[in-house]
Amino acid sequence: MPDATTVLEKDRQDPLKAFRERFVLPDGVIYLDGNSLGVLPAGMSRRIAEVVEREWGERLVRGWNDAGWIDLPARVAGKIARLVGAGDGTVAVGDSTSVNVFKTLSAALALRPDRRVILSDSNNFPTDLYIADGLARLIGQGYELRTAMAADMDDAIDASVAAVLLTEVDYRTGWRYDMAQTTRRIHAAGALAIWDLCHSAGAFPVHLEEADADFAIGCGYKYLNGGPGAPAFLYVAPRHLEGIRPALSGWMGHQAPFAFTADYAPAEGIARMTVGTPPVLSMSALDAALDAFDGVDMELVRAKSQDLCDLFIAEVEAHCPELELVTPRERSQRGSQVSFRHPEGYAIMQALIAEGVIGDFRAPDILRFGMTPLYLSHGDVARAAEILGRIMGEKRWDRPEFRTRAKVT
Ligand SMILES: Cc1ncc(COP(=O)(O)O)c(C=O)c1O
Ligand SMILES: Nc1c(O)cccc1C(=O)C[C@H](N)C(=O)O
Repeated sequence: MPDATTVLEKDRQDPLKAFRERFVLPDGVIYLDGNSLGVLPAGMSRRIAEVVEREWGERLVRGWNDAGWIDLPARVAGKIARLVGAGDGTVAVGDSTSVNVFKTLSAALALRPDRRVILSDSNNFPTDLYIADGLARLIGQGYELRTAMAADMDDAIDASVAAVLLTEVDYRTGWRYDMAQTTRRIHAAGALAIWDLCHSAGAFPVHLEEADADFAIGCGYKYLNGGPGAPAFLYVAPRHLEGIRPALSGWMGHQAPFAFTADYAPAEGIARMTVGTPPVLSMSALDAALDAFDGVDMELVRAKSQDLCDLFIAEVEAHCPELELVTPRERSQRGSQVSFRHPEGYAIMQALIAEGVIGDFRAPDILRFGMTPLYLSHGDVARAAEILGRIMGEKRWDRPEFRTRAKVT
C-alpha cells in the first residue's frame, strides 16, 4: 500500500493535473461516477447562456444559418472521431445510444441478408439487448437475438450470425473485450462487428479503424461530459457507407432536405445516418464539453486511469477485506472503472455518498467506481478508499435510511 508521500508525489508529477481546471466540481465531493454522468465542464454555463440568449434569442430561426446550427452535429462528430480512432466523415452525432443501436444494427442486418442471428453478450447493457430483440421481432422472418457469455463468445460466432453487438467494457465489472481480436474473429465467420463504446469513449484511446470495426455507438454523457441526456454518436466504417439505406430514413439524412421532395434519397456518406432536427441546446453543450479534450493525450489518460485503478484496488483491499473485487487486476483486461461486490452494496454506496464520495450501485450487489483522470487525483482516490474503509469498519451503512431504494440508481 503506498504511503501518503508517495501519493502526493504521484500527484505532483501527474502530467494531466492542469486539466482539473477545465471542470467544475462541488467542494467536498470526490466524484467516482463519471462513468454514469460526467461532471460539468468549466465554461459550459457561459456557452449555454450564449446559445440561448444570443443565438436563439436574437437570431431566432436565422440561427440555423448564421449561428451554424445546421452544421453543428458534423462539427461535434469531428471532435468525437478523434477520440475513437475514426476518420473524417465516419461519425454522426444525434439521438440516443439506444436509437443508434437500432440504426446501426438494422444497417448491419441489411448487409448480411442471408443470415438471421444477432449475437450479443448475456451481460450486455440491457438497452442493447432490448433494442436487438425488438428489431428482430419487428423484422420477423426468422430473425432472432442470441446471447452468450463473454467466455463463450468466440464459439458462439458461427455462420448463422449476421451481426455481433458487444459493449467493449462491461458496465458492471469493468471487464474489457479485446476489440481488434474479437473483430477479427467476427469477420472470420463472415459477420459484422458493432461496438458499444459508452464506457470507452473519452475514457481511453479507442482505435475503431485500426480494429477494423464495422459500426460503433456510444453516449455523450459519461466520459465525454456532455451533460444529462447528451446526444449520442455512431460510427460507420467507410466501406459500408454507400451501401446503407437507413431504416430510420428521416429528412435530415436526405440528400436535399430543403428540396422537400416526397421521395427519400439518402444523403452522401455518414449524413444519411442522421434522422431529425438536431437538439441544438444539448448539441452545443456536448460541443463545449468536448473542448475539454483539446490537447489531451489519450495515452496519458489511459496510463493515469490504470494507475488510479491500481491504487484504488490496493487501498480498498487494505481497508475493506469484506469487499470482493470483480474487476480484472490485469490492466489490459479492464476499462476505466473498479467494481466490488457485497450483499449490502446498495446501503454501503448510500453511506459513502452521504460522506461525499459518489460512486454508484448496480444490482444485484455491485459497488461501482469510475476513474476519470482529467479531474481526479491519486489523493482523491486514496481518500475515497479510506472513507470507504471507515464506513465498513464502523458498519455505518447499517441504517434504515441507507436501504430505501431511489428511483434512479
Ligand atoms: C453500454 C451502454 N449502452 C447504452 C446505454 C444507454 O443508452 P441510452 O443512452 O440510450 O440511454 C448505457 C447507459 O445508460 C450503457 O452503459
Ligand atoms: N443513462 C443513465 C440515466 O439516464 C440515468 C441513470 C444512469 C444512467 C446511465 O448511464 C447508466 C449507465 N449506462 C450504466 O452503466 O449503468
